[in-house]
Amino acid sequence: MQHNKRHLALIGMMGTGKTTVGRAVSELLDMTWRDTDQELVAKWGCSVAEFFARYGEERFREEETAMLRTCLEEQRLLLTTGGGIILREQNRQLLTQWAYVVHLDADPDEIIERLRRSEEERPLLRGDLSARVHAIYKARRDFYRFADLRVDTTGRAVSDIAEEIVRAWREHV
Ligand SMILES: Nc1ncnc2c1ncn2[C@@H]1O[C@H](COP(=O)(O)OP(=O)(O)O)[C@@H](O)[C@H]1O
Ligand SMILES: O=C(O)C1=C[C@@H](OP(=O)(O)O)[C@@H](O)[C@H](O)C1
Ligand SMILES: [Mg+2]
Repeated sequence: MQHNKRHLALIGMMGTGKTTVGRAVSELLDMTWRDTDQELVAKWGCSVAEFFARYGEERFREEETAMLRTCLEEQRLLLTTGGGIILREQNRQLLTQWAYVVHLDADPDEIIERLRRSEEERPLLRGDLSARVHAIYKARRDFYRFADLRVDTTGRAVSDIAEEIVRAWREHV
């Protein structure tokens, strides 16, 4: 085990499959799984979209950082995150220090197709979905680079992606 990196964390743009792949990885590994968005929804009793509408993005980012800290204090987790968690340097440092970080990536056009079918409401994608995804992808691309491993999920099955992550994690620990 490489010093402090006891958690396995998935980061990546909205629609790259962090939550979906996280569920599959959790079935393959004997690890507790938490998703920062799902933890926040359970804490607030309302959806991410409702929280954004009521309190705005800045409050959401405060809550997200606090939830990240709470999760990282636990013994060992598989942690899936919201796509914007990497915007704060503090979060990037926390993840670097405490987790083996896997960046899920995908071609923006495939991300758009996946998100068109997704039932989850994503407040930052209101309006022209294609234009929003392309703009956010470009603006954030460099923030994901600190990851220990990048996995391109384009055209790949969830089970295949999950197996690659499990193999890499087993080499890490
Ligand atoms: N590898 C994949 N191939 C096809 N569809 C996928 C894949 N990964 C995720 N999806 C679909 O894309 C949508 C977004 O996935 P989700 O796990 O919510 O992404 P994220 O948590 O990164 O935003 C969901 O409808 C999910 O079923
Ligand atoms: O990229 C972002 O800023 C966000 C991504 C969402 O999570 P997913 O990446 O799981 O869709 C959710 O945290 C919120 O809508 C904001
Ligand atoms: Mg998610």
